[in-house]
Amino acid sequence: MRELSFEGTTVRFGTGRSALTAVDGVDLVVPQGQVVGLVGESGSGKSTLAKAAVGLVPTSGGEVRLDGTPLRTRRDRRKLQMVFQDPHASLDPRMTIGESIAEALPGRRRRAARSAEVARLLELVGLDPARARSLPSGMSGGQRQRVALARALAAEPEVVLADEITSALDVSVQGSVLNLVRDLQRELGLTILFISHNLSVVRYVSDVIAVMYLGRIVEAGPADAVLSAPKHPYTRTLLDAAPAFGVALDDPVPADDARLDTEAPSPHDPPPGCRFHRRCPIGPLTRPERTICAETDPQPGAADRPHRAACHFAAEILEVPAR
Ligand SMILES: Nc1ncnc2c1ncn2[C@@H]1O[C@H](COP(=O)(O)OP(=O)(O)OP(=O)(O)O)[C@@H](O)[C@H]1O
Repeated sequence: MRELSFEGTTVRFGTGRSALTAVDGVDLVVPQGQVVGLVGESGSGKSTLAKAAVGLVPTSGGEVRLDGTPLRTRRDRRKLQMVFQDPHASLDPRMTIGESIAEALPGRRRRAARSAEVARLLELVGLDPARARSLPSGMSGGQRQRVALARALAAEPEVVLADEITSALDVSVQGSVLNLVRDLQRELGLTILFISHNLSVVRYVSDVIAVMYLGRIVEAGPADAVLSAPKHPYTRTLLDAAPAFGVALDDPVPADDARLDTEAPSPHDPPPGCRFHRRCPIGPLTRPERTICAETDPQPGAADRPHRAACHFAAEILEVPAR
């Protein structure tokens, strides 16, 4: 079993007036062999959560576990690999593609065995093994992102954390990279945390969708349930802004769908009560009698509940059918 779980995971940055809680007590399970899509606006804490799992930022509270065992050391985390948005930054421009991938292979092996493994990995991500001799500068953004995936897979991970891996790509190639993620997950049985601010992207690949807002998971559940019967008004707002369902994977992915009219509040000074109440379409903005939203922090329910949402009026959202 390879299950990644966050349990009250908290990450704070800075001190004094510049202090902020980027990830605030997150409970989330990424089950073995599934893709959990993590969606939310820029600044909601998605990247920080993934970085906390791989040890790139220290946690200030809670645990990150693999199969129930807390991840504390580099050795504990060797089965986790993160892939980032910008393949330029993750590939050394002076190294050939083959060298970059070979560098990530675990253990020592003979030159011929290394080359064979690099060729296998390039094929696995849909690239011609002859590209091993290319430099990153000779490749397109989509090809470079495939190389970044091959490099991550070279380390023989069981959990992959993919952070906005299609966001820097041309809209026309995003679909093929998403297809590749899905194929790799099925073929290798990977457990994947797939991060994107774009709900249209997340829904192509995810078994489970978790929605993050100002450092918290506000809704999580099976992708179908979250998309067809969202329980949180924030998810509902994201869905209403997203293009309709039924878009084929080969169609271009719309650039940006997760936009609200007003700016997200600052994590330096989160609102009291429900963090979404000042933007919420069913909160005190439209129904002043709903003072509870500004006073009491709604609890999302236990992480093992199949579909949970942190909203005092979650039941009401269901009354309006989603598209
Ligand atoms: N190293 C850091 N030091 C201080 N603040 C940070 C640091 N990294 C992130 N933050 C802050 O933490 C909050 C969450 O950032 P994070 O990058 O995790 O969000 P995100 O949802 O991934 O958004 P984006 O897609 O824009 O990266 C933001 O307010 C950000 O400014």
